[in-house]
Amino acid sequence: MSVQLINKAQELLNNIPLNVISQGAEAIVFETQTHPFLPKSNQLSTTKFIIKYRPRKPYRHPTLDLQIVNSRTQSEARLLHKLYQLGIKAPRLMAVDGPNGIIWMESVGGTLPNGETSSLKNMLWFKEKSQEERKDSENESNIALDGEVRDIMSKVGAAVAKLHLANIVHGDLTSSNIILDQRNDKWEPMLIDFGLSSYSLLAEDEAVDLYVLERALISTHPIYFKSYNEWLLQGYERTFKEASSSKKFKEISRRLQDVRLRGRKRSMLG
Ligand SMILES: Nc1ncnc2c1ncn2[C@@H]1O[C@H](COP(=O)(O)OP(=O)(O)OP(=O)(O)O)[C@@H](O)[C@H]1O
Repeated sequence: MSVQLINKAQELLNNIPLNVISQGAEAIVFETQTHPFLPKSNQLSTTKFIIKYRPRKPYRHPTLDLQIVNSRTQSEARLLHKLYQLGIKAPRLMAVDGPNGIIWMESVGGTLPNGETSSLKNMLWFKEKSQEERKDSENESNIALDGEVRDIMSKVGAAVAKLHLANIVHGDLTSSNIILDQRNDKWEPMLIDFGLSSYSLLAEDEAVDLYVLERALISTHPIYFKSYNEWLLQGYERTFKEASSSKKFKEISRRLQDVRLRGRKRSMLG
């Protein structure tokens, strides 16, 4: 992790206390207890915020680099605001500084009983491990007995459907980019990381979103993937039906079959 990048972020953020929670290819994600504009006296000491910082890339032409950082940051921030207006569950935007690549947002999620952060991936691993410990020699389809996982996956499907009904494609749907937030003793999925998101009217793009998530589920949860995906697609279909958009759902399903077929052909050809 580059100390210079962290120092640069500290400098841009007036040296507020920051904790690094992730460093991806494009951004460093920090956690802070400092609100972007409210005084400390107006906040609870336990409240946390997330700062996503896209550093400048020294290997790109400076003018082009500034444009890229600014437009990706602004576009992600605009989407977060749009999702809030549409009532789609995602972190609330608090502040944005496009040219410096900074987005300040609500921190979502919590901690699982095993101490891990409550991403969908960690939750499923946690449930799988408890399931394995309980059943030992029994049939693996016992996972279906866990109504909570079914409920979570169906809600994930509903959340993705709401996004698609608004003609927004996520662009990087994985079980790490879905965070579970605990509300009234129930886990509610929140989508995060809209850095690759865009608007699209093409069923193909929505099908690719579902396919990417499907592949992510296969690789991280190979044993129970089938049930997970089935429950997810049930929630997805139900939400389209409730919105009287069955026709669009059918078109996306048809495209999803094509995308799967193309994916299989590609992997067969290596
Ligand atoms: N609003 C949030 N609330 C809680 N945790 C968050 C939030 N935003 C990001 N995170 C955490 O930071 C991690 C990285 O965030 P994000 O995926 O947005 O950045 P990224 O640089 O695009 O990451 P990657 O390159 O790994 O996809 C997430 O997986 C999550 O653990």
